[in-house]
Amino acid sequence: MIVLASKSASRRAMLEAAGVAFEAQAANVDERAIEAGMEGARPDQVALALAEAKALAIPADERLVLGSDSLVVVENRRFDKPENREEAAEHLRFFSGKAMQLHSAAALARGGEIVWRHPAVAMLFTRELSEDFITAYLDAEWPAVAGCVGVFRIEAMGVQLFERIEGDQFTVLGMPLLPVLGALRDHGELPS
Ligand SMILES: Nc1nc2c(ncn2[C@@H]2O[C@H](COP(=O)(O)OP(=O)(O)OP(=O)(O)O)[C@@H](O)[C@H]2O)c(=O)[nH]1
Repeated sequence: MIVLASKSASRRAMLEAAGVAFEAQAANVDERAIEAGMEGARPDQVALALAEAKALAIPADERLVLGSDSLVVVENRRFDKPENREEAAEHLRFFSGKAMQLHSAAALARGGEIVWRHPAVAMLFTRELSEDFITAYLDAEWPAVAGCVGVFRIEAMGVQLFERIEGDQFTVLGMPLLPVLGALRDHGELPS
C-alpha cells in the first residue's frame, strides 16, 4: 500500500476511483518558504519541487510515498489558492479572457529518496467573466473552491469559466494520474 502525502480531496478521489490502495497523510511542508527560495525558477520546476517536498515529508520506511502539487500561471503571474472570497474574486477578474497554465506535478519517494518525478501542464482558456457572473459563481462555489488553485472545480461550476481546455483531465484536477499509475506499475504497486 502506498502513502498519499496530501490533504487534497481531489487527489484522494482520483486514486480511489482508479482502484489504488493507499493511505492519505497530510504533508507538513512550508510551500511558501520553498517557493520563496525558487525566485526565477520555471513554474514546472516549482510544482515539482513542492511535489517532491511533500513526498519526502512523510517517514514511511520502505513504502512508496506520492506527493503532488498544482499551481496556476496567467500572464507570467503565479497563483496559489485564494485566501478569502475577495481574493478569489480578484483572481477571477485577472483570469478573465486570458489563457491559464495549470501545472500539476507528482513525485514518488522511498526511504527518503525521490525515485520518480513527473511535471504536467494543461491550458485552460478563460472566457470574459462579467462582474455579475463572478458574484453569482462565488455565491455558489465559495468556500468549496477555497482549496482549489485557479478558484475552480472543473467537475462542478468551474467548467463555466472556460471556452476551451487543452490537456489531460487529471492534470486539471490536480495530479497527472496516468503517469502516476505507470510509475506505480513500474514499482510493482499495481498489476501490469
Ligand atoms: N476538486 C477539484 N480540485 C482541484 C481542481 N483543480 C485543482 N484542484 C485542487 O487544488 C489544490 C491545489 O493545491 P495544492 O497546494 O497543490 O494541494 P493541497 O490541496 O494544498 O493539498 P496537498 O497535496 O496536501 O498540498 C489541490 O487539492 C487540487 O486537487 C479541480 O478542477 N477540481
